[in-house]
Amino acid sequence: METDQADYRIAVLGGGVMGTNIATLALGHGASVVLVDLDDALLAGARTTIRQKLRHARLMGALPDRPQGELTTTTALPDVADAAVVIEAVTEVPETKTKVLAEVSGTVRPGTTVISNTSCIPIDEMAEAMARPDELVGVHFMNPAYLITMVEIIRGPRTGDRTMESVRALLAFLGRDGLVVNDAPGFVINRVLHPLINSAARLVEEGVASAETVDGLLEGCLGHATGPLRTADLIGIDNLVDSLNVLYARTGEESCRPSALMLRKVRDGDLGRKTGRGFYDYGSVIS
Ligand SMILES: NC(=O)c1ccc[n+]([C@@H]2O[C@H](COP(=O)([O-])OP(=O)(O)OC[C@H]3O[C@@H](n4cnc5c(N)ncnc54)[C@H](O)[C@@H]3O)[C@@H](O)[C@H]2O)c1
Repeated sequence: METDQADYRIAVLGGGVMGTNIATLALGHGASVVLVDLDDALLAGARTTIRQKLRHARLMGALPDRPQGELTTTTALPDVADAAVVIEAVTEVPETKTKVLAEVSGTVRPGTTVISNTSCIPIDEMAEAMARPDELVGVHFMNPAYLITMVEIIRGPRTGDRTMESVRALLAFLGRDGLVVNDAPGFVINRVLHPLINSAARLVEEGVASAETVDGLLEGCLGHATGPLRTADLIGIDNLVDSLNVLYARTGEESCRPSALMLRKVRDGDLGRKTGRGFYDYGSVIS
């Protein structure tokens, strides 16, 4: 794949927490980005968030000394037709993802790499929806994608060699390192992290300790940079519940059944930083 920034065009589907993270990373490395979401209000919000995240990334010295890429926003999926790479970051609901991926696959040129940033859905399950299943690969960008340089790469059983090469070229362009894992529900990171967060929420629910104490112990004793419940607020508790539902449906493991406390927080709209309150109170929305 050609990685000349002048004509590196990346499509990002979904302008939420991760879509804006990934768009920031790509724009900050000089790629042009076409960002797709469902309506103009969501896209206007995403533009503001990306501006803030670009400022944050620059302040943290996380971007190279290159001209920033150009951002285009659209509600029309066919606008991704000439992208070199498509990165899907829509809601973690299998039916939503397969519908979007089927449409993308019918829109882009054959040979275009399609990346899913899914947290937990097996790549091969979604490859079923693709016109060319070998073009789908998982890249699990971390949050925030512009600060954390490591990513988890998921090679599905049908992911092609050419697709793997194009992912490596993309990650090199974006200054990311990747480790490749096999396909499975939740892969490595979230098969470990999500049950941990779920168990932490259950401890709070059972009154064993407050969120601050659970996080304080995992940070202070186990060296976690951010405790599990602060991490839950960063991720978004709605996304966590969706991801746990995907894991529970595919593994049957009790540790993956979303805790009553997290379900209650989703019902009450306390989704974490994105709504200003989750396990912690932030006073205002933090993007
Ligand atoms: N939040 C995290 O920390 C994190 C980290 C790694 C991976 N992920 C994964 O990234 C993906 C996105 O998660 P998120 O946290 O950004 O979710 P989010 O809810 O913040 O954003 C999802 C966005 O997708 C949009 N969307 C839904 N259907 C769409 C469609 N058909 N076409 C275009 N846009 C559509 C929504 O309007 C929304 O803006 C999920 O698969 C999630 O599991 C999340």
